[in-house]
Amino acid sequence: MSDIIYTKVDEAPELASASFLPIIQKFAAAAGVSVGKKDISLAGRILATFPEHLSEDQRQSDDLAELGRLVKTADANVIKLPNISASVPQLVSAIKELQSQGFALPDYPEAPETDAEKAVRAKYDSIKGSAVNPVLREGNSDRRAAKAVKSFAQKNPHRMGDWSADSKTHVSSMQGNDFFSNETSATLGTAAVAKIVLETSTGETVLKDGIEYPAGTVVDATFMSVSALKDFLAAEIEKTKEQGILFSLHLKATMMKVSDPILFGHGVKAFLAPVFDKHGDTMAELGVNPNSGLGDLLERVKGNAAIMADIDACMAERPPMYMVDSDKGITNLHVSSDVIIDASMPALIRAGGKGWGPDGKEADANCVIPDNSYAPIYDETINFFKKNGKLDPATAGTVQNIGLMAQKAEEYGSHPTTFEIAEAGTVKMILDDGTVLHQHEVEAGDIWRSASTRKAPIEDWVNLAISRQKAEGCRAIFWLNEQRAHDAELIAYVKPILEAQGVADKFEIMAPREATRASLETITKGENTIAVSGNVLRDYLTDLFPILELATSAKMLSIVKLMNGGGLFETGAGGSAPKHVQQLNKENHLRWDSLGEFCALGESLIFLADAKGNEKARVLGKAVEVATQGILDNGRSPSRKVGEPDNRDSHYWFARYWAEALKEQNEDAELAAHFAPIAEALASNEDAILSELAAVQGPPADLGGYYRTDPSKTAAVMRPSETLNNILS
Ligand SMILES: NC(=O)C1=CN([C@@H]2O[C@H](COP(=O)(O)OP(=O)(O)OC[C@H]3O[C@@H](n4cnc5c(N)ncnc54)[C@H](OP(=O)(O)O)[C@@H]3O)[C@@H](O)[C@H]2O)C=CC1
Ligand SMILES: O=C(O)CCC(=O)C(=O)O
Ligand SMILES: [Mg+2]
Repeated sequence: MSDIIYTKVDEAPELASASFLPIIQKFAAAAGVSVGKKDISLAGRILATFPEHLSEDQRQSDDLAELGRLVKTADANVIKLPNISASVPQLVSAIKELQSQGFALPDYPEAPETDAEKAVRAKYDSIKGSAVNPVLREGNSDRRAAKAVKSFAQKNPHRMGDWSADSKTHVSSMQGNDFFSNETSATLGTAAVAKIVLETSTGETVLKDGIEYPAGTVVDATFMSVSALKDFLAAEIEKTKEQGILFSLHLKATMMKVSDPILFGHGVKAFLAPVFDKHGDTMAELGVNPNSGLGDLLERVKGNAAIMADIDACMAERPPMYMVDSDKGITNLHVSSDVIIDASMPALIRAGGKGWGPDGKEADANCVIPDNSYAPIYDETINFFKKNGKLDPATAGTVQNIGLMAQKAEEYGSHPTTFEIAEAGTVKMILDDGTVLHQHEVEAGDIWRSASTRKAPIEDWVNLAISRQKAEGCRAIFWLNEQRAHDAELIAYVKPILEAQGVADKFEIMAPREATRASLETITKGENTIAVSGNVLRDYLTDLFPILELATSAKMLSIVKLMNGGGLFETGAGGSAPKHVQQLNKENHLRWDSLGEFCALGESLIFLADAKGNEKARVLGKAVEVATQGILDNGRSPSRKVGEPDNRDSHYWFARYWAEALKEQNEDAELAAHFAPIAEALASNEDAILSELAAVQGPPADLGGYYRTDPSKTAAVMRPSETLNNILS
């Protein structure tokens, strides 16, 4: 096993790796550090799952499973880039591409009937959605802006949209009967094995059996009433129209891969309700599944003039939709993976509460977030800016995050225990000693889910919060609502630990709405605070605050201190930015910013030095920090526009600053001597390298694929400077 594992992913970050990884490998080799690569891309995971359909030479090892084992050991040192958490349309399109490349994969069974089809579907579903992160994240999360990054953002404040007090933008959530209000929670005194059953007038169906919980696990159960959801959505569509603003639905269909695509499907059905009422049967025959979104629906019905006419007539009566891409007519309801709440809500808030309408103009929006568990953070943020005006990134302090995430904590681990209920009845969770831990009366179509959080991760999370608060000395808040069932169980863990360690006075405990307000007040004053939160809030807050403070979450330091002693270093807190690939394809410009990779690399090398006593790795790691500072100080980050320096240029500058820092350090003479000629070659060839990089921009770029690109074509596009390649070879 290599000293450091770098992950092969998808889309923009994977393109960036084609340029950056050779630089890392070259530099690390000088210190005797090996950097290997493991494939967690969507295409790679599909291929690894279906060996029986592939020829010997097409087969691929199951790298995710291997990494899943590695992260449970003290040896783990993994740099994880963001990967696609695929929606069904993304999965289907990746399968099509692989088939076209000669891989005889089975089609995705949309409506599996035979056992064989059901087995294929189950395999594909295991690849879908957030399937990688929960496996690798065997530790809790520490996300923050590195000091250099934060002070750069203060010195170079990004543009923010203005808020006006009379903005009509607001958040709408259900009045009750949602996951939040139906939640029940209990902490298990002893280890238990549970089953989940649905009791109906005709008998009992086992939904899930053999769920093992160690002692001390907090087990929650809840459901969303589908009739309440439908009434809510219908009413919000009407209200949006009356208010003359945009309708926008915000969910997390990737991470909540069972519940949220269903909620999204209800959004599509509600918006096109008259069309579904009239043509429901024909649409079902055409294979329409509303959960796959409006984009898929339109594709399937486009040959039916009557349905198309009724869709047009319905849309004309509806409020305008918030658009993902108004030029291409891609709406909020097209694909569930296009409007992921963590990135989409902050972008709208940063723009002053504006979204893009179908006319290509900015407008206020009704942000529909059905469940109340976490919607209040966005509602409160919007109210705060309406009252106080936009945040000033030049003076704002920072909100760091310590997130409870390990061992599939909370909703993150709820995929196997979420069910769309087939028939009215009672769902019960029953323990092996006969105790009925949870029970709910449900109707057909309701979404019932259970989530669990183990004791060891909770204790690790509280201790991580204590050590981070000690290091920062700033305000620290546990974002827990004593009125919410799950949070009340967590508070029962948190308080005694804080008291036992004598630090109860250093922490506050507040419900998400109050914590949002307190945090915004704190950073407005230029002070800092740590948000100690559960897993979903970790996700939401580490996009929300970075996007307000730094313009993007791509620049975040994201460390996962693995519970068994290893390190997982995530790059940034954002995703894989598909828009960036589209731009590269069109005009050979990659605006992806690798600052997240730079931060993760520095941490990984220093972790290697600490873990393995490798002092050369420490020298390399410290030099990475100097190089990262150089990128910021000298404005070498990629530009968004074609013809200007892009991701590849930033890697050249990074390599140069890194080599210069190694040449100039005096802790390791051997490394200094090794890097002196490299630094000189990089500097003296600056003009040649930059002009070779600039020369390729403008025309389209061919990568030979989207989900599985051709390695030599990708290398040709991402490493176009012969001069630079020669220096690195
Ligand atoms: N950890 C992980 O593995 C994660 C994976 N994802 C996956 O990523 C995909 C896209 O998700 P989405 O919700 O659109 O969120 P993204 O974070 O990918 O994109 C939102 C926007 O953030 C900006 N952005 C993000 N990263 C960078 C970067 N390094 N450099 C410059 N700009 C950046 C881009 O803005 P602009 O277009 O203005 O340049 C982008 O359009 C999905 O498949 C999702 O599942 C999402 C989150 C985390
Ligand atoms: O796991 C996922 O699907 C996305 C995770 C994510 O958005 C994050 O960790 O910030
Ligand atoms: Mg996120």
